Order: sequence, then C-alpha cells, then structure tokens
Amino acid sequence: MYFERLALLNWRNIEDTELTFGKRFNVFWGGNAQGKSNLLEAIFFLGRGFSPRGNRNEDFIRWGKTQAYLGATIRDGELFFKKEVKIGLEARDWRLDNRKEKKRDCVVGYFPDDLEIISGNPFKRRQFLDEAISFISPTYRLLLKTYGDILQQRNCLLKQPLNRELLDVYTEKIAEVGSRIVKARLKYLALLSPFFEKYRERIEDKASKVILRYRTSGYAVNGEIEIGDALFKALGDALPLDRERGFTSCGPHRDDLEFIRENRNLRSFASWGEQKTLALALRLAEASVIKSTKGYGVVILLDDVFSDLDEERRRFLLRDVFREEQVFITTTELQWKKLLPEEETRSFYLERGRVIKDA
Ligand SMILES: Nc1ncnc2c1ncn2[C@@H]1O[C@H](COP(=O)(O)OP(=O)(O)OP(=O)(O)O)[C@@H](O)[C@H]1O
Repeated sequence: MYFERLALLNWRNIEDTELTFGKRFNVFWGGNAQGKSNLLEAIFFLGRGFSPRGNRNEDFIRWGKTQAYLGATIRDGELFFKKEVKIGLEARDWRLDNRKEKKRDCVVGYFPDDLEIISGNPFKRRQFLDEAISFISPTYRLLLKTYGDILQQRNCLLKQPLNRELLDVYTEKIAEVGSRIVKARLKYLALLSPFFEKYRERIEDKASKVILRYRTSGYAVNGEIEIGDALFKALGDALPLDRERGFTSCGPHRDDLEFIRENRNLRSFASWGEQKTLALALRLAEASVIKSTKGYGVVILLDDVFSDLDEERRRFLLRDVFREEQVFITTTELQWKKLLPEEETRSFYLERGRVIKDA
C-alpha cells in the first residue's frame, strides 16, 4: 500500500497544496517550524483516522479558517481508492470513494511526542498498546468500548448508597471483560517484544536488554490463578477504599507497561537519547507486528529521526529495515540523503507551509 497523491487545504499552516509521492522514500525538508511535521501528521491522520498530536478540530484547521480538507489517492496492489476528510470546527466528514465511510489504513508513525510512551504517565503506554492492538484486532476496539461503559457505570454505583447486588454484577463484568483485555495485551506484548529487542539492539549503543513488562494494578497474572478470578478478587478487596474514593482502582484501565533494564524502570531513568531510540524501536516493532500478522506492508512515517543517528544506524534503518515500504521522513538537513537510492527518492522542500521545491 502507498500514498500516491495528497491534497491539503487549510491543514495547520498549509494553505493549499497537492503533492505526488514516490512509492519508496519521500523526504520533507526545510528549516524549523515550516510545516514538515504538519505534512507528516496529515498523512497519519488520513491513514489511521486520528492524530498523534492532539484531537481538537480547531487545532487542525489553519488559524482564521473554519474548515480543513485532506484527500489522498492510496494504491493497494491493483486497487486504488480515494480517501478524504473534511474537518469543520464541530465535525469530521470521512469519505471513501465518495461514500460516507471511515477506513483505517496501515500507517505507523514515529513522532517526537512518542518519547512520552517511555517516560510519560501510564495512560500514554496503555494508549500505545490499545491503539496498536485495535489496529490488528477490531474486536479489541469493541472490547475497550464495552469495558469503558461498564467501568463508568460501576464508578457511578460506587458513589451511590451501597447496592451490593448490583455492584457485584458490575464487578463480575469488569473482571470478565477486563481479563480479556489483559490477555490481549499480554498476547500482543509477546508478539512485539522480539521485534522490539531486535531493533533496540541495532539502534541503541547499549548491549543490555530492555524487557517489556506488563504491570497490573494489584492483581496477579502469573498463570497460577485465572486472570478474571484474580481481578475479581482484587476488585472485592479494594471495594471499601474504592467506595471512599468513588472510582475503581484496579483493572486494565490502571495497568502499565514497564521498560526494564537491569532491574530498573526506564520511565524514571532513561536519558533523552534512550527515550528516543526506545520509542523508535517500539514503533518499528509495531510496524513489524502488523506485517507479520496481517501479511501486508505498512507506510512508515519518521518525524525528525535522522539528525540524532550516526551513519551506521541511518544505514541500518534505510537499507535493512525498510526494504519495500513507502517511507516519509522529515529532516532539517539533507547530508545523510546520499544513503537513499536516488531513483527511489523524492524530496519536498517546505517554507512557511508551502512546498516550494519538488526535487
Ligand atoms: N492550526 C494551525 N494554523 C496555522 N499554523 C499552525 C497551526 N498549527 C500549527 N501551526 C504552525 O505550523 C508551524 C509548523 O509546524 P511543524 O510542526 O510542521 O514544523 P516543522 O517544520 O516540523 O518544524 P521542526 O523542524 O521545528 O519540527 C508552526 O510554527 C506551528 O505554530
């Protein structure tokens, strides 16, 4: 699958632009704050249906305007389709070949905000897991929705005078649906971890491994007791405190993913450089899981990755990792461009939201 054309109107600082991309490497370059990441974000938004940089319509729309438009022609083997979205201040209108439909495509992006997956609060890591799993398993998305609804109802009940019978029904439901979420996350981590370690090894300076460890919020997942039973018991034990606080304190909505090196949680110890390479390894692993489970290619977006990598690592990414995918790269300097195959590379120079050179 690859993006053949992209049209943008009033998307962030980009006024009105139409671009034709190459099947392999597409480089957006220029000075700081010219619109490179905005362009990359537009591709991600069209591909996946949400932005990695926020969710407010008014932020996507060019300041002073009331509507933005993105449209792309996407090729998939012999097929091609047109995907569009109009973003108003209040609503989004998705179209697929002129039909009202929203489709999720195989786009994986590394953006600088991804550092928060390593060092930010647990919500960021749960969000990473949930988005990645939902993409390969649409039923997981439904499961999350169901869980969210039950949780909300249980939290309401916790705040009301005790209705033990009804509360027990919701506790059972939380344990049942919650355990399915936890199992899906553990299964996903088992798929992700070997890829993550493979990429980490190649793009980090450190030899010591990083283990991805799922941390539950007060219930066991050690195989000795069924996860649903363990969660049910933990929910029961926490009930007096949960009623005092008015919310459910254990379950997948409170769990975390830990990055452990030499018994230390990197959330508190990773340097900025480590956070960056680990987050990059994680996104590359996410793409590899999609390829291995779905069996088809992924469009890769890399926002400001190359400036901090040495030549060996750049070469590894460009030659060993991305052998056939369409790759979009943003950069402020082009010294490393010689590593890209000239005949398979297109460059787009950006200045104040306008693409002024298409080499
Ligand atoms: N809704 C909007 N309307 C107009 N301009 C916007 C909007 N949202 C963001 N911008 C501006 O777009 C500009 C370009 O942002 P972008 O993140 O694409 O920069 P960049 O070229 O990737 O720069 P860097 O190399 O520094 O990351 C910024 O100055 C930002 O303030």
